[in-house]
Amino acid sequence: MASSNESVYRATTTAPVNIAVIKYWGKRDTTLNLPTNSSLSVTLSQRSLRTLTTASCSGNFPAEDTLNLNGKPQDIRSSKRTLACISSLRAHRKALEDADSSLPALSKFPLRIVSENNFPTAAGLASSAAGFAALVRAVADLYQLPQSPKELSRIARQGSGSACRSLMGGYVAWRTGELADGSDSLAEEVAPASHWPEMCALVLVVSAEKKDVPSTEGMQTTVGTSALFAERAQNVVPQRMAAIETAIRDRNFPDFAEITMRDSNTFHATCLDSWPPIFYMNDVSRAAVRLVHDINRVVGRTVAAYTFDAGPNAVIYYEDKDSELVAGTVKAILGPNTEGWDGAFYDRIANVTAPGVSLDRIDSRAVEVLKDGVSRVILTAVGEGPVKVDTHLVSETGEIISS
Ligand SMILES: Nc1ncnc2c1ncn2[C@@H]1O[C@H](COP(=O)(O)OP(=O)(O)OP(=O)(O)O)[C@@H](O)[C@H]1O
Ligand SMILES: C[C@@](O)(CCOP(=O)(O)OP(=O)(O)O)CC(=O)O
Repeated sequence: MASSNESVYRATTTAPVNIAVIKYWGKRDTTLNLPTNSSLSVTLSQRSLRTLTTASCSGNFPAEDTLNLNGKPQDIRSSKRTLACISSLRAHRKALEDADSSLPALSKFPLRIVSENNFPTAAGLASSAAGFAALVRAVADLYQLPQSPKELSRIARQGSGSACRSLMGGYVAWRTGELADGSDSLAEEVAPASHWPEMCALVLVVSAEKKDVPSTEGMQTTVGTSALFAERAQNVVPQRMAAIETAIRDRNFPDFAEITMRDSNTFHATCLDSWPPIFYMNDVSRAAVRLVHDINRVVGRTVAAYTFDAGPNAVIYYEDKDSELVAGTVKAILGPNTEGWDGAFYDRIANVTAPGVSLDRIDSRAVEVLKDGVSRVILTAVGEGPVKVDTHLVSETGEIISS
């Protein structure tokens, strides 16, 4: 039998992306990565978008920790965020080993972490959220840490703020917290996916290119230069957090939708109010905004909500019962051959053959701009948090394998 030094220890997890409906934008402490306002997101199903990460360690591995992402070795030493996550996790493992000398000394072994995203990295599809959540979950599993997802969110937050919300499924809040050391700045589940499983999301992929202004840099420009920003953080967001939690509790889609759209608009207003101004939305994004307002107007109730992160891609939330009105109309505009309609959630729109809303009731310029500008759609829905799996990306003897 291999000694504990020679053995390769492994744990593998998948983790989801999340798309905020109340946006995190601005840090009150850049070192600890503490936000200026609370935020709330919907975790999206891993049947569509997911990160798969294996954390492994062995006394036989060469001395340094390594991270391989999508088949390429990453320069881990220059990534303060990755180092911060790893060192917190290792400290927790060391505490376990100090308390129980029969445990193998995994905290002393170099880590070999291998990860794959099944969607473009750094293209506004929240890869950093799924990526850091998967990294933290996989290493915590490898180290058999007893900490809850809420406690682990403190660590994932240091990788990327939005990552702390990807450690849980369903509807997740990240509370800004009050303490200077950030120990109360944690994510928590507001409601599980099963509470409101009818929530669907349609992502309109406008650009899969790397974005112009990374979130971290963009939010600091906003904090430093926008007069609107303080109003948003201090007055607007606290009220919206309370209101959207009530809407989620009551499964009140019209309220959920209006708050979501208004918060996306306020966030992008603070970007425009930054100096120099930051533009994440483009003409295609604005056409998606027009489309959603037109659908809601023609239907006579709020059936769809848009939201945009730090990039031009639109995410449209709607309830399953309104798939025909929302996804059906978008499908009629883009055509059935656009990449993505046949994905994991195809069954939800399989019977939709006609546009839910007649296209001549939609702004014709918006229809043209969307037709030309949307390259791919991702049909998805609210989903669960990280899942432990056995499809390791590192072999029993320590070699990297691709999935
Ligand atoms: N699977 C992963 N494992 C570890 N780190 C990852 C993983 N995927 C992404 N990252 C990290 O996240 C970075 C990308 O984050 P970035 O915020 O630029 O893009 P994004 O998350 O796709 O976009 P956005 O946050 O605007 O939605 C990568 O350069 C890498 O450092
Ligand atoms: C617009 C957002 O998507 C911003 C996400 O920012 P990040 O979590 O990517 O920022 P860092 O903490 O600097 O890594 C809104 C959100 O997800 O809440």
